[in-house]
Amino acid sequence: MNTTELRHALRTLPFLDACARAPGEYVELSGPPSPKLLVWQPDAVDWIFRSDQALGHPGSRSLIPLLGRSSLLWGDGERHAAYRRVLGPPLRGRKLSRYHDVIASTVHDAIDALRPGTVLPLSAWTRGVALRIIGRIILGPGENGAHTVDAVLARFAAWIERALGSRSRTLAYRFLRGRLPPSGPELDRLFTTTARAAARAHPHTLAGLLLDDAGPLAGMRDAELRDQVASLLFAGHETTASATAWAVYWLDREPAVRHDVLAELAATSDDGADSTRVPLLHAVLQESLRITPPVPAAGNRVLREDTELLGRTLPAGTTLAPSIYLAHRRPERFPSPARFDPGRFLGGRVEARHYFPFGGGDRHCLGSQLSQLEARMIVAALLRRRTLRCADPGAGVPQLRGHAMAPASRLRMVVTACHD
Ligand code: HEM
Repeated sequence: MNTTELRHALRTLPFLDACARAPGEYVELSGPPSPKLLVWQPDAVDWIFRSDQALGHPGSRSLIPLLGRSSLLWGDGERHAAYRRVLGPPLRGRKLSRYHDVIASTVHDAIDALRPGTVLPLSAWTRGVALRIIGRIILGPGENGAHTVDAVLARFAAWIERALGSRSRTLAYRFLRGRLPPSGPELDRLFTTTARAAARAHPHTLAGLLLDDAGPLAGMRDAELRDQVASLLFAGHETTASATAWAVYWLDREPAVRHDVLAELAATSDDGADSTRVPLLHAVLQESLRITPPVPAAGNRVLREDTELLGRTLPAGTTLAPSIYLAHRRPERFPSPARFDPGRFLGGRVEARHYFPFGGGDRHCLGSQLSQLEARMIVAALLRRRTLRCADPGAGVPQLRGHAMAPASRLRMVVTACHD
């Protein structure tokens, strides 16, 4: 690892901020024999997403040992396409209404527990809520075979906390021990037995769809199933939790915006599920995803042949990582990029080459609509039912957990009033 890669790994956000004005809007993290470029130049980003089918997707060196070699997050070819055919349709459009009740009940149970005076570690609280929601969507409700879903989720959360809970611990595992702590055979067995029990009892869960005997993934073996359960639980909660925590944080920082969102909520009975009925709340979420993207870089892409891009010839084997964080801070597209301004998103869609919190191309996040639905519903319920104030606004600095960027764990909110 050279010094640029080391700075990128150890001090990711200061490194990215220092790169913001790099000529050409890309930065070379490493040169031959394994060239790697971080890219945010809009035409190049657009080319990468449009060319996805011809590119390789090697995945992340730190996450592969955790989530497994056969994870759909870095699978390629026909098997990857089959995963998208199975999981894509239930996670978008009208089909999402199937998850409305599970989201609403989980959110309201979590808010019931918040009494005036409660001090809330914001990131940990949103992680708990998002994990319970995605856990039920994947593994079904409550009792399931020999173990409750909540028990599996608690074991999963403890493992992820051990591996990714602190950046320095993650790097120490990677560089001193050679890899992150594995989930272990007992938790792996819990993933697969709970998923198979869910598939039998609740065929509409994501486990049920993966294991459908009539579907394109029929006959999946335990090792592959384990990787998908771990991957979906992971991808489906850290990021949504971070997006939600950032939206709550920004609303606390911007009282005028919070006032307008509260007025919007007072004028509708919608619980945040329908984005067209809460356009300002939706724009707040879009702007949070811009200024504090939960995933600062989309997945790595590898060129399979020499390619003219960024005004030079990039050799086959070059890795390209689209930088979400830097694309979202280009002043040419987002004037005064450090200013939180949901108005940027009230005028219509922003082109994907400029704004891609969920990545793009063939790998565009499968949970993008679900996560936005969840975040809107959590924030709407919180604003309606509780008044919260940040205990220490200075603690709202971003912190990396693995690949996700969330408010620092020391950011706490205090519940000052209850409106039930
Ligand atoms: C705000 C919340 C979320 C954010 C910001 C986010 C972001 C991303 C990003 C940046 C990628 C990589 C795309 C690329 O490389 O081009 C991705 C992929 C993925 N996400 Fe999400 N995600 C979120 C929520 C979710 C949820 C709730 C799920 C659960 C269903 C999920 C499942 C996935 C999967 C399965 C992939 C891999 C897609 C593929 O490679 O074909 N994500 N996400």
